[in-house]
Amino acid sequence: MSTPLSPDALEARLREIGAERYHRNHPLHQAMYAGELTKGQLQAWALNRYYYQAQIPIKDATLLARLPTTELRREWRRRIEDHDGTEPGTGGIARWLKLTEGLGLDTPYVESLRGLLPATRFAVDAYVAYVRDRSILAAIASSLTELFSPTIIGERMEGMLRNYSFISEDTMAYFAPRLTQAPRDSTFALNYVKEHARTVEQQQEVIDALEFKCSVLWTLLDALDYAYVEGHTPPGAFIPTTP
Ligand SMILES: O=C(O)c1cc(C(=O)O)c2c(n1)C(=O)C(=O)c1cc(C(=O)O)[nH]c1-2
Repeated sequence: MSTPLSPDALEARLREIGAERYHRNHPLHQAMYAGELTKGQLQAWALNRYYYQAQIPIKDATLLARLPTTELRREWRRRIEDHDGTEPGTGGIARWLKLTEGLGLDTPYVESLRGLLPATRFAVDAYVAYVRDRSILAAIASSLTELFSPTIIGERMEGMLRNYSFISEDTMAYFAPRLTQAPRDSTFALNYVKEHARTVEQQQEVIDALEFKCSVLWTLLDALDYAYVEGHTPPGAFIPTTP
C-alpha cells in the first residue's frame, strides 16, 4: 500500500482476509459440523477450546487497563462480564463448562488444563501477549475475527445438533448468546478501526492484526487435527476414553 485506503475499502480488505483465512475454512471445522468426528475428538476440541475461553477475559482485562477513555473502558468491561458473568454459574466460561460436562468430561480436569495440547497453550498465550504488547489499535483489531464468528457458530450449532445424538440444545448453550454478542462487539471494533486507522502504517497494523488472529485460530484446529485425527497425541495430552 502506498496511499491509505478509504475506511470502506479498509473494511472490504478485512472482509477479504476473513473470507480466505478464518477457521471456518479449516477441514476440521468442516468435518465437525458434517458429523464426521467421534465423541472423543469432540471432547478434545471442547477441552482445548476451554483454554481460549478462559483466557479471553484476561486478554480483555489487559487491554481494558490501557484504554484511555470511560467510553472505551465501559465497552470493554462488558466483554469481561460476558465471559466471567456477574455471579457464580453465569457467563460464557460457565456455559462452556456445560458443553465439556455434556460431552462427558470431568470439570476439575478441564479446569486444571492438564490435558491441553502444547500448541493450544502457545497459540492462546500468543494472543494474550499480542494484545498486551501491541498498540491499542492493533489490540482492538485483533478481535475482528468476531465479524465472521456468527456464520461459523450458526453452522456448528446446526450441524452438531443434527449430526451427533449425544449433543443437545442445553449442551450447546454457550453459542446462542454469542450470536448477538459477537455482532455487537465486532461492529464496535470495526467502527473503531475505520475511524482510527488513517495512515498506511496504521492500516497495515490492522491488517496484520487480523491475519495474526486468524493464524491463532487456525493453529488451534491444526494442532487438534494432528493429535486427534492423525493420531500424534503429544505426551501428557488428553486421551479420549470414548471412541
Ligand atoms: O466459536 C468460534 O468460532 C469463535 C470464534 C471467535 C473468534 O473469531 O475469535 C471467538 C469466539 N468463538 C468466542 O466465543 C468468543 O468469546 C470470542 C472472543 C473473541 C475475541 O477475540 O475477543 N473471539 C471470540
